[in-house]
Amino acid sequence: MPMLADPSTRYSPFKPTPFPQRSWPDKECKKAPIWLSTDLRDGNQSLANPMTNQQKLRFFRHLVQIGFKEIEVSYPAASDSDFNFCRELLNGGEVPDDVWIQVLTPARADLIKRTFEAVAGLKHVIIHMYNATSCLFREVVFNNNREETVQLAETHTKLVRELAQQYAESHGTNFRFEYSPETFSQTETEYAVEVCEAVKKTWLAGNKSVWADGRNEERIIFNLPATVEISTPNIFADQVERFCSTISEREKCIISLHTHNDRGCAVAAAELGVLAGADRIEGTVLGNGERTGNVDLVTLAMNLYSQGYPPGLDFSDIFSVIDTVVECTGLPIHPRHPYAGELVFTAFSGSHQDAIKKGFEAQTAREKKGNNIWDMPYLPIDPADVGCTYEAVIRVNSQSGKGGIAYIVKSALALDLPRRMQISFYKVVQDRSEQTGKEMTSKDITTAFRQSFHLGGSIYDGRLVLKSFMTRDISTPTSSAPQTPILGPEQDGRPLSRLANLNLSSGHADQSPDRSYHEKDLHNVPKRLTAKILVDGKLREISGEGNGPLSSFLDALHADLGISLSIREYSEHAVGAGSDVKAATYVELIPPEVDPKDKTKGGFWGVGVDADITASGLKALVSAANGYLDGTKLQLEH
Ligand SMILES: CC(=O)SCCNC(=O)CCNC(=O)[C@H](O)C(C)(C)COP(=O)(O)OP(=O)(O)OC[C@H]1O[C@@H](n2cnc3c(N)ncnc32)[C@H](O)[C@@H]1OP(=O)(O)O
Ligand SMILES: CC(C)C(=O)C(=O)O
Ligand SMILES: [Mg+2]
Repeated sequence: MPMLADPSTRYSPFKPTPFPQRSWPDKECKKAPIWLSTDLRDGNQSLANPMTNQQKLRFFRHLVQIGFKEIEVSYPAASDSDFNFCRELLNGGEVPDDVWIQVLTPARADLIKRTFEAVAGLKHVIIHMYNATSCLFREVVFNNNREETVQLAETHTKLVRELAQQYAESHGTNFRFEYSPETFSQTETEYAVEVCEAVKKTWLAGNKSVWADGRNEERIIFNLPATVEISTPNIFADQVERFCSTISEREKCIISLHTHNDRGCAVAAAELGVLAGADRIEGTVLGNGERTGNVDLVTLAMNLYSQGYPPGLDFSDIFSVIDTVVECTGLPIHPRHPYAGELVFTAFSGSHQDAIKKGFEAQTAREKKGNNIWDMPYLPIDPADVGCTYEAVIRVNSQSGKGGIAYIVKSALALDLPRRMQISFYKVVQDRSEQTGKEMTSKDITTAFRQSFHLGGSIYDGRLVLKSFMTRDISTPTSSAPQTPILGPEQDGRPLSRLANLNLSSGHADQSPDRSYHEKDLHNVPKRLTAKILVDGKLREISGEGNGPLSSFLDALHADLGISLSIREYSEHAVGAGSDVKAATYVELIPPEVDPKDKTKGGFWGVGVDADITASGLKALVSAANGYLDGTKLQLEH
């Protein structure tokens, strides 16, 4: 069996310089940094098939829309298309006045000159020059010692300054300068400071303004890259704080971070780096970039947002962002990608679903009282804040529980099932999902619900179908019976206050127009009920008596069809509001042999929905009676 080589013979640990004076662990970040998107440069240079300029333009426009004010658009000396992209931005008038275009160049004279040609005429430009400063690069790549490396940076900063002065005057551009000691996190920090001091001194020594209007933006951007992430984020934060506290004229520097994700900690490194004193972050939207990518600016921005601080970038329509990124880079987004992945707001597992369902109920109650603070189990942000719907929040498979299933029934059908009915229906769903081994979609669940409870149209009909009914008070046989306040059925007796405006007199159970009966239901007045029902497809009239319509109907089922059932549990609620309000009624029926007190056994649940409360209750009885008949071969008396 192959074994990993002894790592101590292959790798040596990064040796951090002790920095006991660090203060960043006690800091908090309450404000967005300056953001720079390098999607079109660092992101683009990492693609097997770099973006076309058309794709880059689409991406650029979206970056502007999101709110980026600094966008690195290319490495103009790399290719004609990189060069031309800058020209296209200019000629197309694509750059808003408040947006700075950043371009990257190495510290090489010919390439710096080409870079200036590319941006000539743009209004606001950041020239970004880099050279690697770490020992490995000094020795292996450049064959330069420390002094020569400083000199390389100094000489080319001087050239950038001169060209910036010239182009500001000749082409009306305002320039700023960014210098990156590439491989900063692998560079001895005091040496990185030494190089940057030399660069700053050279830049600030320029004798003419680099702004077209003669003003001078004094501040220089020092961008500190974790070109390759080689240590833990706390070590990076120490390096950043050391840099920030050692560099002279700190007020003349904007400290920028540029973290890569080789160890998977780019976000953490950038966040701790900000605590350590950085002002600005370079990264990409959704984290494309060399190797494991650049730091993801969606995650950073939404992390801030979820702490209650404005991020300064608008990701409220995350789907359009995803579309742009995927279509321009050709790379997919991982379904678990923070804030953006298809599954990041989804719970499959039962206990998560239960907690989320309860959380939503509590959240709704809080919001009704004017408190909108999001406080939800398992969901760090409201999915709606990034433009997601709640549909994806709960999805059902064999790991799911009753709470999640009830949530879907409530979302899809507006039915708030009583707890024990949830348990009963959960078993149905669990069986089906275990049989298929697959996720049950919302449609699968609502179909299963309708089938189980014979609800919602003739395709779901059971052996009994209620067609119409009439009730009559036994003591007051005329239709001019006195009207009394409407209360729930006699088994429960709770008032249906939200349904008080329902027309409770319609004795009609389906959409067919048989509206011949208009009598008022009276609480605690003995009733006689006559109903027309289909029994195994044959129309029958049944009748019975009781203390109200439900008990009368059960009496009729017993007397005329030999179905003997009684109510063990009953509840109802309103569905909808205003003139569209309906009643949803839930009943659990039990046959005589079942102990009504042993609620773990023997019940048949039913549900009915109707604008008429009596019809809703009767439909629920029929639904439950059908459930009972589904499990029996009972011959119904004809
Ligand atoms: C960490 C980053 O992301 S840095 C940005 C990386 N991005 C890119 O490289 C994409 C664009 N680059 C390119 O298209 C090409 O490298 C070009 C067109 C710029 C240059 O191409 P070439 O002239 O063929 O040089 P090539 O890249 O092969 O070699 C690099 C040379 O530049 C030197 N060099 C590399 N980086 C720098 C730098 N930042 N400053 C100065 N010199 C540098 C190397 O030491 C090497 O010198 P040598 O030829 O004397 O050994
Ligand atoms: C050019 C620099 C900033 C870079 O991309 C890096 O070091 O990762
Ligand atoms: Mg990079």
